[in-house]
Amino acid sequence: MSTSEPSASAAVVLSRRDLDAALFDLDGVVTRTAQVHAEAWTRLFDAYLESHARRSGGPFRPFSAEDYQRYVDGRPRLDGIRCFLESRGLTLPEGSPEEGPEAETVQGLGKRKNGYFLEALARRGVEVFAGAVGLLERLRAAGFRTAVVSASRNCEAVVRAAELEHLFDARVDGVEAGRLGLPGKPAPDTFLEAARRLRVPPERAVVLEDARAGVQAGRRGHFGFVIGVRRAGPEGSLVRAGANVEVAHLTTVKVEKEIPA
Ligand SMILES: O=P(O)(O)OC[C@H]1O[C@@H](O)[C@H](O)[C@@H](O)[C@@H]1O
Repeated sequence: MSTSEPSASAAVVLSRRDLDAALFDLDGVVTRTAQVHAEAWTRLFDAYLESHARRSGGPFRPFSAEDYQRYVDGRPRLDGIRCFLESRGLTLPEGSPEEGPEAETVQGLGKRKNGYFLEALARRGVEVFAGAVGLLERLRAAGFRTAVVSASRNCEAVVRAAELEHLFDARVDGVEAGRLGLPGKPAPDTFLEAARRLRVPPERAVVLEDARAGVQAGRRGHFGFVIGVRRAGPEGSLVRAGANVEVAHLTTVKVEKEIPA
């Protein structure tokens, strides 16, 4: 890479001299599904907060874009619920995984949100960011190994629907993390597991993330470089979260093949 100082505007060059692998977040980096998640979360929390306000006699303060970016984006589903409720001074019983979407528990709310997400996904389909697909192709042509690292339990289905399986050598998603007992982002463990599967040390891998929690995970894992892909939110927010650089489009990221000795 050509920049080591945190920056919001410098040109980014990923070179095989410095790096062997690229670890891509999915929702909001490769596919346009961060918005689908955000809408499902808004539908869930607004209904919940409104009924809570009615019951308690308190004011109704809707779930905002900032709430999504700060407390929910990038985190595993149930962590997002706990984290956002805590930010409003609210708690719910955990419940059990067998409960249905009607249960007023963390597990119940998680099921409800997933229903809303799948409903919206079926209606809208999975759109990809052409710039991300182009970058993945250029990286692989230059000899980089690539992985998709997502908190989502729907990652495999989204990657398959978008016909992107051939672009990744490894996948570490919400289902895998659950199976292996790995903590989700902002902990670095899912990215570290992906680097391990690619047989690449973290300092030889670049992380590409649109979520603050994901950028923090990249930073905490001591990866070689962290690119913040800012699709939403205030300028500089991903650099402030720990990204080395922030870009608006992945088309601007250049790839350099190693010069043979
Ligand atoms: O509910 P899922 O599909 O397991 O996804 C969990 C999280 O996955 C992340 O990739 C998204 O940024 C979050 O918005 C989402 O909540």
